[in-house]
Amino acid sequence: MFDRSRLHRLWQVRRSVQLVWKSSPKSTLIHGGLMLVLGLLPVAGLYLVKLIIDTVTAQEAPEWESIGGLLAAALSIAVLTDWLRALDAHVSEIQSQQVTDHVHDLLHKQAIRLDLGYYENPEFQDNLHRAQTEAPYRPALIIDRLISLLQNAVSLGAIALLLLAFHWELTLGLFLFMLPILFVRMRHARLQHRHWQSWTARQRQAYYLSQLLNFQDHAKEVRLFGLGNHLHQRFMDLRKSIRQDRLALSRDRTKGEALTQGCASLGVYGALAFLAYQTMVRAISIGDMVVYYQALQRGQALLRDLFASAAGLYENALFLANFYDFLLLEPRVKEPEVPCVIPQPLRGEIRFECVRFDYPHGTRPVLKAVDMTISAGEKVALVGKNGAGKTTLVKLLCRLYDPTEGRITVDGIDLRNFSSEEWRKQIGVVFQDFGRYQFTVRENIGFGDLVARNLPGQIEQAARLSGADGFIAGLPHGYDSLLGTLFAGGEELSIGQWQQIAIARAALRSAPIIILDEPTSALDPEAEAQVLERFRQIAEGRTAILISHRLSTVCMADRIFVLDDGRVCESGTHTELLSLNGVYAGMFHSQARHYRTVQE
Ligand SMILES: Nc1ncnc2c1ncn2[C@@H]1O[C@H](COP(=O)(O)OP(=O)(O)OP(=O)(O)O)[C@@H](O)[C@H]1O
Repeated sequence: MFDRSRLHRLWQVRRSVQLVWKSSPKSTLIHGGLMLVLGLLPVAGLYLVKLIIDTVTAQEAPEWESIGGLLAAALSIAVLTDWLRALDAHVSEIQSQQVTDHVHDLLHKQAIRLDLGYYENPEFQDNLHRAQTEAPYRPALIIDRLISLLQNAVSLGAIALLLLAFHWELTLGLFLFMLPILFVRMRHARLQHRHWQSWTARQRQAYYLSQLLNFQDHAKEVRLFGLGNHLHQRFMDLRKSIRQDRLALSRDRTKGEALTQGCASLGVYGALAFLAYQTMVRAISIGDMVVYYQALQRGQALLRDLFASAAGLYENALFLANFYDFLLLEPRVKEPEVPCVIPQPLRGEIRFECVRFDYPHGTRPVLKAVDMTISAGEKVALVGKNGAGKTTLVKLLCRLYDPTEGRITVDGIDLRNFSSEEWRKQIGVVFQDFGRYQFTVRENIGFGDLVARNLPGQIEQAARLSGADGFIAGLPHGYDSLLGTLFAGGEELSIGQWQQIAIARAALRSAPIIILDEPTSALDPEAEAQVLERFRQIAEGRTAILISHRLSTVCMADRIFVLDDGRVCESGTHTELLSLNGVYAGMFHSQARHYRTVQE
């Protein structure tokens, strides 16, 4: 029956060949050439052995000179084989390094292209893990298998000619005795791939547990709550279940191999018995017997290698399926065919029109119908309970997702009409979970704008705006101090100081829209007051959105939007919202009550 999936796997072999060829044409060519020569040399060696034996046994008193030349030729072939093998190992290393780098290049480019939604999906994470672990080395293996398939086929062809000329039934019989090996290996490749698919989730969990135990991020809590042994036990349980599966598979393979190899040995020794008989009845010479037997043995080894190459080819094609699937994924945030040019200067009027949003794997809408207009240059604050959807709203504005329904416009143009990359250049954001890059201070701030970072004084100016300049001056190498504890010589900062670096990063970008999501949550009151003072400065001439739970912080905004139940339920100035006596007033009074209680 026509099997589409097998055809698909053949297609993957072709893609792998193209991929390897593209990444390393020269070394692939040399590697292929060497493998072919290495495939032919053993046959030449074998033929010389036959000549030597025939010479030795044919003459009454053979002259040493008559076999000296043959011995020298056999020695040369053996030495040449060793040299070429060593050279081939080196070329193969070059090729595999080039392929690995090329695959990493493809993986990273695709990872950058895909949107955030994918990364929040466990199934995608499983596929990504499979692609990352298998793809860097499997395409080169496919080439290896293909070449050795070819090499073995050439050697085998030459030996088969020799054997077929002698006794074709014997040759066919030997082949049939070997055939089960191919079936067992193909079956094992299929089973291994199927099991591997089911291991991925457990492997990722085990890796995560290992990270919890080994990485700095959780080191405090793991010790404080005494989680070490508990997490370690969970890790060991997972490893045990994976190990048991692997061993079951290995047992299955061992049984199959034992049976099929036994069958193959039966074939070879049956053939030896036949050769011995033929020699005893003088149907063939002793030289013939030695050469045919050697040819049979070598033929058997070559056939075994040929089957191993075929099964390996099949296995690698199966394992690469995930990688090619990963490369075929299309971002869900679609780019317009002809993107609108972003108006320059962008005024920065933002409008949410009846925006509904459900996370791709969420169970309920996070935003139900958000209508909100932020005028150009306005400084607004967004408040609401935990989980009200404030950060989600910002993610939509940054086009990390597109709304499920409704639209978001800037200066009257739907965001979906812009190239998302160009659009994001118009926004400077500090998220709650901002990045803490284990690089220098200069790089940490410079990541905010890869062009502006090279202009003199820009990084220092951004640091002044965020208030980070004070502690940076106290660091041993100032702006060139390495941050974090991951690499030698790094300086660890407090969370609040990291937050100031993140604000400087956003300030460096001269974007017309600036968004600060909980920018002062980790700052001490003095630093918070300074940041807020500077917020107006940073936001000068830009549209600014500030998200905060500290209502003392948001009251300085031109307008406050209150999010509740997936909608904007109130908006106005601090005073207007207080007099409304609604959700905002309730939140404000409960915070004020808390401070009063603390004072008393
Ligand atoms: N990646 C995600 N997938 C599915 N649901 C999500 C995802 N991120 C957030 N949510 C859900 O969306 C809702 C809104 O989250 P969001 O982070 O926008 O709230 P928030 O108002 O910023 O909260 P907070 O004040 O605690 O920061 C939450 O109920 C959360 O569980």
